[in-house]
Amino acid sequence: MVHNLEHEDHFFAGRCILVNGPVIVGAGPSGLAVAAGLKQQGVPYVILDRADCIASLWQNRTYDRLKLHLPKQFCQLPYYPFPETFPEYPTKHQFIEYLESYAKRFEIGPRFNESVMSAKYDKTCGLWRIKTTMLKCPGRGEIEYICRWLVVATGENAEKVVPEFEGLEEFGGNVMHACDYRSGGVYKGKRVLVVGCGNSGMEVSLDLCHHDAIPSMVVRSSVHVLPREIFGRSTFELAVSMLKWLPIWAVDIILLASARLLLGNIEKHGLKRPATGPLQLKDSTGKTPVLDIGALQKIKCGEIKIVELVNGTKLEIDSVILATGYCSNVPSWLNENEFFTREGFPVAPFPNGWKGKLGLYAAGFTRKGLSGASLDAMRVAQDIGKLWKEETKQKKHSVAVAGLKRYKSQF
Ligand SMILES: Cc1cc2nc3c(=O)[nH]c(=O)nc-3n(C[C@H](O)[C@H](O)[C@H](O)COP(=O)(O)OP(=O)(O)OC[C@H]3O[C@@H](n4cnc5c(N)ncnc54)[C@H](O)[C@@H]3O)c2cc1C
Ligand SMILES: NC(=O)C1=CN([C@@H]2O[C@H](COP(=O)(O)OP(=O)(O)OC[C@H]3O[C@@H](n4cnc5c(N)ncnc54)[C@H](OP(=O)(O)O)[C@@H]3O)[C@@H](O)[C@H]2O)C=CC1
Ligand SMILES: O=C(O)C(=O)Cc1c[nH]c2ccccc12
Repeated sequence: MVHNLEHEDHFFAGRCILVNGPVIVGAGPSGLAVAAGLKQQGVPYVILDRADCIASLWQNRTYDRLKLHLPKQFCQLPYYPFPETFPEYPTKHQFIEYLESYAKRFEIGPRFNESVMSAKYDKTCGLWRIKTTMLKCPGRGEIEYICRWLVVATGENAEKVVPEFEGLEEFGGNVMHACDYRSGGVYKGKRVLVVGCGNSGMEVSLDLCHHDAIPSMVVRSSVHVLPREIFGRSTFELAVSMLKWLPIWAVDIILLASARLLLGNIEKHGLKRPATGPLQLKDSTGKTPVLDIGALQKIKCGEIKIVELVNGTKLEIDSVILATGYCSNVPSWLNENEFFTREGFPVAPFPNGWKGKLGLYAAGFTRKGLSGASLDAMRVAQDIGKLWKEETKQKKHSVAVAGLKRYKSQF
């Protein structure tokens, strides 16, 4: 029984909420951009996040010194540009400030502390059923949302990857994932093993150097390191311009030649390059090339040591930081096996991975950073807006027809 009409856009029925529009899961940049697009079209929605704030990846799971590593024009969300005063590479605090004002500007009010535990399409009623649990009171605060459209915006970095290592249990020191690292201040004079050499591993190692710690970085396989800028222009921006004229493999050759010229032979320092070029590798596997902001110099002068872990290696270390990456969590809660892979990414490659069947959508799984997320979000919001208007008009029409019939039957 519907006994409490809390808001004109969604009806409460006990612990069950009927949403007249989509439910968006995730209030990071992707979810916020979808919400803004819907707001502009007057489409009601509910946006849920397990955290207690917007953009929790940026607010709760990144280190202090982080800056965007792509130039600002590739990182802003749709409909609302960065302030002109922002530098070329905004700091994480500036980015968060921007996202907060974005949410305010489009009046986005997420329902926080609600973790989506399951979502499935109910064929009998043709609607999605999304169950959440209130993280602050697990077990007691369970809610079910029912809606026509479901937007998955939980991101490519939803969960940390924590590998198991032999000997880690006996290790008496501190072990943490890079998402819990804030600053190297507490590691002064300590020997720190950084596992992983992606952008996180490189930047954490560099931050450790800045705080007079002694970092060693584990390289398991291979990595592309590119300068962040080539002759004063952003490498990423150059690559985007070149891709308008040249095939991706040719752009990769140019990038690698420039990297060789500016950075020298990185293999000399123990950093093997993958056989596939940096952009092709990013597209096919999602592995992001390192855009160097100074770690390479520290590797060259030995302040960051490169180590290869082979069986039997013994290392004297005080702490371990696992910069071992992230994964999607979609398979853990979405009951669906057509649109998403087992790794939790849309099956269809970019730019076709935003729309599934039966009202299912995804934003932010393009492996193209924030600019890919923005593109997805605009497409999702426009498509849902169109459908929502058609269906609401239809409903209004059928209400009108029913009214007319009632009117006629009086005579
Ligand atoms: C350290 C770091 C730096 C980066 N820098 C850049 C950069 O400079 N430029 C760039 O273009 N990209 C960058 N990226 C890529 C990054 O993916 C995007 O910046 C961006 O955060 C993606 O937004 P999103 O909304 O898709 O995902 P997220 O920001 O991860 O947001 C997803 C949200 O979903 C919520 N959520 C997850 N699971 C559930 C659930 N089951 N129930 C409810 N809520 C849930 C999370 O709490 C989170 O708030 C960076 C990534 C990292 C990790
Ligand atoms: N300034 C910025 O804007 C920053 C951006 N980022 C972005 O965040 C995203 C995540 O980056 P990041 O956290 O670096 O993750 P990545 O997935 O890019 O890198 C993970 C690293 O950990 C290694 N690894 C994983 N498992 C193991 C294991 N069991 N043993 C040894 N090594 C292992 C990987 O090696 P292998 O290659 O062999 O699998 C790889 O070197 C990226 O998109 C990145 O660009 C991150 C930091 C800063
Ligand atoms: O920083 C990230 O994680 C990104 O995904 C940004 C990004 C998208 N495409 C790229 C290609 C080369 C370097 C960074 C990126």
